[in-house]
Amino acid sequence: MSGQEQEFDVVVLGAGSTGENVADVVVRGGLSAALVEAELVGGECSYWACMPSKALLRGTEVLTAARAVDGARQAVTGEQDVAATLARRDSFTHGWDDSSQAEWVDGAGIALLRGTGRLDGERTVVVTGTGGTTTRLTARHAVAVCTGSEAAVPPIEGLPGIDPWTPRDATSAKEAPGRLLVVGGGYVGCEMATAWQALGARVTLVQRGDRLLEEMEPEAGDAVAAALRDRGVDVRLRTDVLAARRDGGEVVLQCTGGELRGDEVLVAVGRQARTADAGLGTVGLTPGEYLDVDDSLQVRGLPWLYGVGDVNGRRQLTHMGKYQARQAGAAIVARARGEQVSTADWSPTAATADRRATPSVVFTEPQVASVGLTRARAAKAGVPHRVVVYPIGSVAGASLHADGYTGTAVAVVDAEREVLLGVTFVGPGVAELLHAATVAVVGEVPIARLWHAVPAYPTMSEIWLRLLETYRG
Ligand SMILES: Cc1cc2nc3c(=O)[nH]c(=O)nc-3n(C[C@H](O)[C@H](O)[C@H](O)COP(=O)(O)OP(=O)(O)OC[C@H]3O[C@@H](n4cnc5c(N)ncnc54)[C@H](O)[C@@H]3O)c2cc1C
Ligand SMILES: NC(=O)c1ccc[n+]([C@@H]2O[C@H](COP(=O)([O-])OP(=O)(O)OC[C@H]3O[C@@H](n4cnc5c(N)ncnc54)[C@H](O)[C@@H]3O)[C@@H](O)[C@H]2O)c1
Repeated sequence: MSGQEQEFDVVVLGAGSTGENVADVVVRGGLSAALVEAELVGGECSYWACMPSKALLRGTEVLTAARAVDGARQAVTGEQDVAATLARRDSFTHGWDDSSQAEWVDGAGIALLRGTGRLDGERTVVVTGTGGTTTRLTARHAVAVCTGSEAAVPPIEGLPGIDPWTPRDATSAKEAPGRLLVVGGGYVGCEMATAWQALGARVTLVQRGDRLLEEMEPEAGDAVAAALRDRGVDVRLRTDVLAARRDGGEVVLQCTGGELRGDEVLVAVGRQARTADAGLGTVGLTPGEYLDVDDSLQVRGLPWLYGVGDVNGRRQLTHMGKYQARQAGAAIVARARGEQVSTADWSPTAATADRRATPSVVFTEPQVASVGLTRARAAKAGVPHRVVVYPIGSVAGASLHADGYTGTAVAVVDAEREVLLGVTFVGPGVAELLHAATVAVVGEVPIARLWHAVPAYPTMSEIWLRLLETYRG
């Protein structure tokens, strides 16, 4: 046991994509920073989430795209190589070795401390390293908690006892299970059902609600459910899992509507804050809860403490955690210099896009790319709005992209201000259409001006013109 003490301007707890960026921004702003990590530098996104899941999906996407173009289709004579797909996935996780990311941290002038960090009163973090060594860190200006989230465990009788797959298992598995049961029809459930069905598993997807991807426009969940069924996935909507057990080598889910049997079960029903063991109790907060923060990511009532990324529950996406890191980092630097920090919408120290313009892509086949408000959210917020829907397949660029292209664009327009509140694209290859929509929503570009943003012919972006024409009527 050693009892080292060190002082930094800023202490960042958790070196996921969010924590790395908070530390980088404050160091670039002239402050010193310590970054504390209990597992792998890079966090969920690099090793168990975005990167491995998208690597698993990419080969299937390429094959689907080739098979959708006559002339190319004839060249696709074999099946997807599962071993090569898994090996490519492993190359993206560097075999779950974080040395290259640790090198980046070092090169960025950030002090990396390996171990579990826990708050221990105001501006203090105690790091317990392997072997029980402890280091007490004091932060002159701020502590940023960036400890992320972990899979939520639903209260299903018998579930903990059957050792279900978490999203971590689904993204790092070394082989396809014969039969995979997936509980939860959100981002993870839909993406992993797509991936593992393509890699040889027979997948059953169980969703409690009426639709998959229920927070999105209904066109999204309906299209993804239809495509999954086409690929052989057994999609069960309005189905509750009542109990789980193992029967020999099989997992058995007792559901409304009958029993399901499989070789593995993936539970993907959302996330919970990773704050149970971060010392929250020592500063008057409740362990296990999300951190309640303002738009500068400052924890309400504790001006020296910030909660950034998944841990605040605002938006659980890598790019939004990194955006929050930029805004929070700027706020920390400004406050350290004694400057006033604005949390007004769109200021350099406010994470306004969390509320107004969050982009996301679900990498299923078809893809779902969305930003801003859905029609349901606009209605809930009481914003007078008009909804414009257009089939993407009618656009020349889409018909060239894939034979028989099927997709839908949905735009939600503020009926009084005539600016876009939100846009959703559903269809193959729509991910790259999204940033134009994000710029239009964030910039609050008037519809009258959007007419001057002329899409090149023949690209899928011509969908913009069709949406404008439909809006004009
Ligand atoms: C299967 C899956 C796929 C996803 N795909 C996408 C995608 O394609 N695109 C996208 O934008 N988002 C995706 N996400 C969401 C994305 O992974 C998260 O939003 C992102 O990883 C959050 O980053 P973070 O840094 O806030 O948290 P994390 O990545 O969870 O990092 C937190 C870090 O803190 C460390 N830590 C925790 N407690 C302590 C402690 N007490 N002391 C020291 N260290 C600690 C952890 O070990 C971890 O490294 C996906 C999520 C899942 C589950
Ligand atoms: N491509 C991406 O950007 C991407 C990919 C994966 C995950 N993520 C992030 O990770 C988060 C977590 O993903 P997730 O899929 O775990 O959560 P989610 O919130 O997206 O979806 C969970 C789904 O599970 C359903 N559900 C809840 N309890 C259930 C039960 N007992 N039985 C059956 N269904 C049940 C819910 O109705 C919901 O549809 C996402 O919200 C997203 O922020 C992003």
